[in-house]
Parts: sequence; structure tokens; C-alpha cells
Amino acid sequence: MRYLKLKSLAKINLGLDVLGRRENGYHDVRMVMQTIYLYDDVTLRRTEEPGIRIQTNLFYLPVNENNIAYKAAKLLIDEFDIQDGVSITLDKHIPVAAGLAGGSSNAAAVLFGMNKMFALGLSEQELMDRGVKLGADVPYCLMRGTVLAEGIGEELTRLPQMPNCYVLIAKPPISVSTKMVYEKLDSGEITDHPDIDGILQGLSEQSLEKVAASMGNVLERVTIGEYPVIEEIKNVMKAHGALNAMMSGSGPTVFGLFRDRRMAREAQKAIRDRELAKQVYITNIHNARRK
Ligand SMILES: C[C@@](CO)(OP(=O)(O)O)[C@H](O)COP(=O)(O)OP(=O)(O)OC[C@H]1O[C@@H](n2ccc(N)nc2=O)[C@H](O)[C@@H]1O
Ligand SMILES: Nc1ncnc2c1ncn2[C@@H]1O[C@H](COP(=O)(O)OP(=O)(O)O)[C@@H](O)[C@H]1O
Repeated sequence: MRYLKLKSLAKINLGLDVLGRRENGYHDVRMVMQTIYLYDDVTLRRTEEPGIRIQTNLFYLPVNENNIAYKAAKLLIDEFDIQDGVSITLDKHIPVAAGLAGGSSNAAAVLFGMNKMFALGLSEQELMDRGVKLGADVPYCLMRGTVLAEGIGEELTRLPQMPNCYVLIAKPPISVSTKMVYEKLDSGEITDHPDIDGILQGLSEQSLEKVAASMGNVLERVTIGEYPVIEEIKNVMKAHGALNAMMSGSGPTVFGLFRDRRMAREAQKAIRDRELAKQVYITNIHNARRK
């Protein structure tokens, strides 16, 4: 196989709680993750010339070893002493530094694709063990679907599928560093733990309303404290009929869950008209397994 085209899907966090901090600075989390149908196109080409080459439509992304897709390819090339090269094209649509795991998902796509392309024979678990070295969310991006993530995000338990709905995504024009958000969280005591168990119960009852009502993200107060526009976007979504709206991951992207597509469109228009965000997309929950 010389050519492989993959969809690299984004995630949202339906719930995000932080339980403690480890010696190495990483945090123990309890999160409910969900894949959405918003994706980057990742194309892999096997080349006779050795080495890793990256092309991308976003001029500001690194195309060297600082790109997480490059790191993923290098990890497998080194471990398996692969002699051929690989050319990786990242056609990015997932907003960058947004809390949607765009980079982690690209790394997962490269691990998954190279395992096939070079017939490495690694199981999903073996890919995930390598993925966590690149980023805490990479194992989840390999697994996809509705998942409880614990540990630093790499201890994964599959959950009943999230009931389908429209997901409105709005990324205000701010870039947030995940590292900074976790560090700032440490400066205060966490008293407002989200109801992760409520989300789990909602999923087992297949109640979209219960899931939506139980959503919560402990990182919101750090990021919203600096960027109140996040709260404004949440309010616009709720005023236009979202079952609930919340920041994803470390932010700044806000997502709203809607039963009604027309309401999602109206919320999208209101966010654009008020110039709260330019990157505003309507998408869906995505539960299909990888092929
Ligand atoms: C917050 C979350 C929620 O899903 O997502 P994003 O906002 O990045 O999408 C994740 O926990 C982010 O995962 P990911 O972005 O893969 O993290 P990494 O690259 O491994 O780490 C970036 C930085 O975040 C901090 N970090 C990350 C994960 C974790 N459990 N505890 C941490 O403290 C560390 O300071 C680390 O240096
Ligand atoms: N393939 C990639 N896609 C996106 N960002 C990347 C990639 N490789 C490296 N980066 C860097 O990683 C940082 C975080 O990107 P991203 O994964 O989009 O954020 P998040 O985890 O918040 O969704 C960006 O600032 C970007 O410069």
C-alpha cells in the first residue's frame, strides 16, 4: 500500500473533572469524551526516499519535528527501522489550539495509517501505548466514540453511545495553551466538581436531556476568567434553544447540543452577526468505529 487517505476527527468533552496533580505536573482527570464529525483530511504516501515530509494548508503550523504528526511518524520509523519515507498531507479544518484535539487526532491518524501501510501488525492497544507518549488525548483519538477517560486521559472505558444530536461549534479568535490552563487551575481549590456520574447515568438511560443537564468542565473558570467571550457564546447558544452549551477541553471552543437543526442555524447566525466567533460550524455526534 503506497497511499492512504484518512479522516482525522475532532472530539468534545461532555464532562471534564480534575481530581489531582501528579509530581510531573500532569493531572488526574475524569472526562467523558465524544467524537464529532468535524475532521482534517490526512493523506499518507509511502516514498522510496527516506524521511518524513509534511505539507499543510495552514502556513503557521510547523512542518518539522514540532508537528505532532511528524512525531507520530518518527516514533514508528525509529522503532520498526522503516527504510522507506512517508509524506504526510494535513488538510486542516479543525480549529487549532481550540480544545478539539486537532493535533492529537492527526497523530492518531498517522499511527493508525502507518500501522496499516507498513503492515506493522500493532493492535489498537499497542498503538495507544505508543500514542500516549505523544499526548494524553492521542489514545482516545485512536479509540473514538463515547468514552470515559481517566488517569491522565489514557485509561479508557467505552460507554453507551451518546444519543445523536446537532453539535454547534464556535471557536472565538483566541489561542489557548492547554499547559497554561492546567497550571492556572492549580492556584485555586476545586470546589465545583462537575457531575460526571450524572453524564454516565444519562448515557445508560439514553437520555440526551440528562446528559446535557449534567455537562460540566472544571477548566472553564480558568479560561472564561481570561476570555469572557466564551460565556457570551454559551449564553447565545442557550438563548437559541441549545439543550446546554459548554467549553470543550481547555478551550476556547464552545459547543452547544441541539435537537433542532433550525435552532442551531439561528444560534450560528447570531454568533456570527455579533462577531463573537468566525469559525462556527454545525456538525453531529460521530459514533462509527474505525475501518
Ligand atoms: C484538556 C484536554 C481535555 O481533553 O484537551 P485539549 O484542551 O488539549 O483538547 C486534555 O486533557 C489535554 O490533552 P493533550 O492536549 O493531549 O495533552 P498533552 O499534549 O499531553 O499535554 C499538554 C499539557 O497539558 C497538561 N496536562 C495534560 C493532560 C493532563 N491530564 N494533565 C495535564 O496537566 C500538561 O501540562 C501538558 O504539558
Ligand atoms: N498537526 C497539528 N495540528 C494542529 N496543531 C499542531 C499540530 N502539530 C503541532 N501543533 C501545535 O500544537 C498546538 C495545539 O494544537 P491542537 O492540537 O489543535 O490543540 P488542542 O489540543 O487544544 O485541540 C498548536 O499551537 C500547534 O502549533
